[in-house]
Amino acid sequence: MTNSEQERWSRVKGRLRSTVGEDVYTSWFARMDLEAVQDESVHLSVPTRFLKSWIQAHYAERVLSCWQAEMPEVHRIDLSVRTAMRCATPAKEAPVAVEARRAERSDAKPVSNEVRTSAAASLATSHDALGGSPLDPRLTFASFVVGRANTLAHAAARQVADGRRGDPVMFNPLYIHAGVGLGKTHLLQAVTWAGNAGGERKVLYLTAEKFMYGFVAALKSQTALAFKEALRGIDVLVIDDLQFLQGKSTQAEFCHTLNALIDAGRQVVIAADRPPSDLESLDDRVRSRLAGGLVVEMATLGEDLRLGILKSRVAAARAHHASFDVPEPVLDYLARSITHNGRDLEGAINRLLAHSKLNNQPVTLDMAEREVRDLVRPQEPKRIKIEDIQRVVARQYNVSRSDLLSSRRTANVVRPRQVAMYLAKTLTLRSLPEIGRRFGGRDHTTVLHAVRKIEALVGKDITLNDEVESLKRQLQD
Ligand SMILES: Nc1ncnc2c1ncn2[C@@H]1O[C@H](COP(=O)(O)OP(=O)(O)OP(=O)(O)O)[C@@H](O)[C@H]1O
Repeated sequence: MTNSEQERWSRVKGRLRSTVGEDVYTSWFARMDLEAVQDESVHLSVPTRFLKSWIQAHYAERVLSCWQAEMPEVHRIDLSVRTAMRCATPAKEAPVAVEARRAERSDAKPVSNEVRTSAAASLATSHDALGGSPLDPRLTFASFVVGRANTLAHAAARQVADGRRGDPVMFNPLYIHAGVGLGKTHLLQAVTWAGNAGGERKVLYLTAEKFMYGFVAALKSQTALAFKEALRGIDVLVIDDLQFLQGKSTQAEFCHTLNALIDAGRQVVIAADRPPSDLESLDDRVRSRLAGGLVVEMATLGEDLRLGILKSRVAAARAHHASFDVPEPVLDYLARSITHNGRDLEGAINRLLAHSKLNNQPVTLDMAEREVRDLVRPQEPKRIKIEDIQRVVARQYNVSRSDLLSSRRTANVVRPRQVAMYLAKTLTLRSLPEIGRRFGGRDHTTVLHAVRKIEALVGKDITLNDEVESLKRQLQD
């Protein structure tokens, strides 16, 4: 892709982001990549079939018009699924999980490349036979870089992966949540590779989308019972991208499967882009079951971690391109400037590799600055959660969070509750009904009343205005 195409793509993404809003953009478009622009067509890709059909059904026109605003000659958007391309890569790279496990044993002997390749291939085949989603051989514990943002999630995942059949299950489900591109899929696939490597347990990795398709397909072919039994016959069920689980009957089935597995002492590992309490479309029972195990957040990647990931990417690239080198100052620059997510870091190294190979030039700081310009994004405003608002408001007014959610109507509780609802409306993208639900199941008209009331009061009441401003600062810092 040329620099001008990249810049144009960044502008199109900016347009999309402002047309659909931050939340919708993050849910549906953050993982959309530009593949090519040819004549009147733009080729985009997304990682799952589900995203593809959702975007086509709901946002096709908008994506097209954002492109047309930049390139009027574009008349067609082609959307493809990237997973297939990514996973079609033969398992050429070292299946490091197998290697790492063997190395941990004291009698381990060096493992040849062919042995490693065939071991990974056979693991992948048996995983496929269980009906699992495709696994990427690169996403193992050995290539996962641990830092402050993910220490706990990594330790919990490692514990699950190293467990043996019959071991007591320590936290169930293990629920990992993080923003886009912060390593959830990497960690979940690492658990699957490592868990299956011992050969003793069956670990099944499914995207929520695959779970839905599997269930719908089983219902259609009237083999739903067999599907449920197969699911319940595994030792560890790993479900990725749970926020995409849609539909009442699939959710009910998911809930049964979850209960059956947990009650039978089988481990469940889940990843999503938000905590269980924010999975608005799931019913309360599922949410509380999800929250009942260990919920771990992976924070945004710190600079050290970003540097570690970049170094590990360069080392992986050098295994195939021995002459490829990225000088320390360039790595430092990338780690400092590409702050957003792991996918952008990977993209940056791929670009430097492509550029230096195609032009036969060493990587320099100048070149890096040019190549990754569009990945260096201005710091985005912090995403504020309703729980944070409730916590900060409760602290400021010396009431408890449950007071805010309760039906108490004494003045010392009513005003803080209204302030909290007002902040929820102004600082988050949540709708009035959603806010109402999060404040003890109140009606949206109550929220609207609170918002209007505080809006009117801050114009007249200086003390209240100062309090609200101070709360905003605390939340935004
Ligand atoms: N700690 C890490 N160590 C090594 N690589 C990482 C780490 N965190 C993220 N990455 C890399 O960043 C990229 C994106 O990570 P991944 O796909 O796991 O993100 P995700 O959280 O599942 O994102 P999404 O919400 O889009 O599904 C991958 O190439 C992954 O290998």
